[in-house]
Amino acid sequence: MTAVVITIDGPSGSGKGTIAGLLAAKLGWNLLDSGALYRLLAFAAGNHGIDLTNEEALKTLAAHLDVQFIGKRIILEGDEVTDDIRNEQVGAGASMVASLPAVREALLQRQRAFREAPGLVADGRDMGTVVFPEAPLKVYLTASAEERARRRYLQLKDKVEGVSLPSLLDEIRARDERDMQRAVAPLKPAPDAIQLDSTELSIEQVMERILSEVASRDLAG
Ligand SMILES: Nc1ncnc2c1ncn2[C@@H]1O[C@H](COP(=O)(O)OP(=O)(O)OP(=O)(O)O)[C@@H](O)[C@H]1O
Ligand SMILES: Nc1ccn([C@H]2C[C@H](O)[C@@H](COP(=O)(O)O)O2)c(=O)n1
Repeated sequence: MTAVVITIDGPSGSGKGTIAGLLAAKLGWNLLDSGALYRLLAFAAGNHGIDLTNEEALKTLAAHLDVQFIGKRIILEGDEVTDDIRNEQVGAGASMVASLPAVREALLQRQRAFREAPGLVADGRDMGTVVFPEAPLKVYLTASAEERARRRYLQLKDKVEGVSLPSLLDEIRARDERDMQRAVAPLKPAPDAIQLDSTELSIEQVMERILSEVASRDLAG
């Protein structure tokens, strides 16, 4: 029997990663942070001097990406990069490489391989529309761009020097535009997704809503 998948898609800063991590821990399931793969590819491209528009070279790099996920640690080509891939610059690079069809194709099987018993919580942009279209519970998590920028600002202000709310808002809007307008696997809700706007909800309230959907579908086993 194949493992059950719950997908959580949505724009940057909507809380996907936080909620997916909490949900996977609560259910005792595996976790796929698909954005990390695109971030790793953009980061590795920088290390290898590959231009972020060079689709052929990026496709080859994606197919051979030497990456290990060890708990919360991410090792790329032997070096720990867990924190290095989390800044907005790498996020913007990830969004650029993610617009290339050959890159998406090269990463597809790698993402599907995360589907293992007892279950998988997968977060990203196209988890419910392309990677796991048969998932029995799909969540599309949003929040206003202003709220997402505010959350990101709170997350970064003590860690990154010179971080500014207006520039974070600009970056979030630019990334939304690129992720939603690209030709291949654009960010959009799957037709059967549950849409949740978390602008006015706490993390606990979002979790409560999703857990009630899990219970009503009897997915937790
Ligand atoms: N409902 C919420 N209320 C308040 N803060 C939240 C909520 N959800 C998430 N956050 C906070 O917002 C920040 C961004 O959340 P998170 O990294 O999970 O977003 P994301 O959608 O995974 O972003 P990205 O796609 O860029 O990785 C974190 O600091 C997180 O704690
Ligand atoms: N399934 C996915 C996941 C991510 N991306 C791209 C688009 C994002 O802007 C970028 C970084 O993702 P994040 O870590 O911020 O979730 O990667 C995608 O196209 N498809």
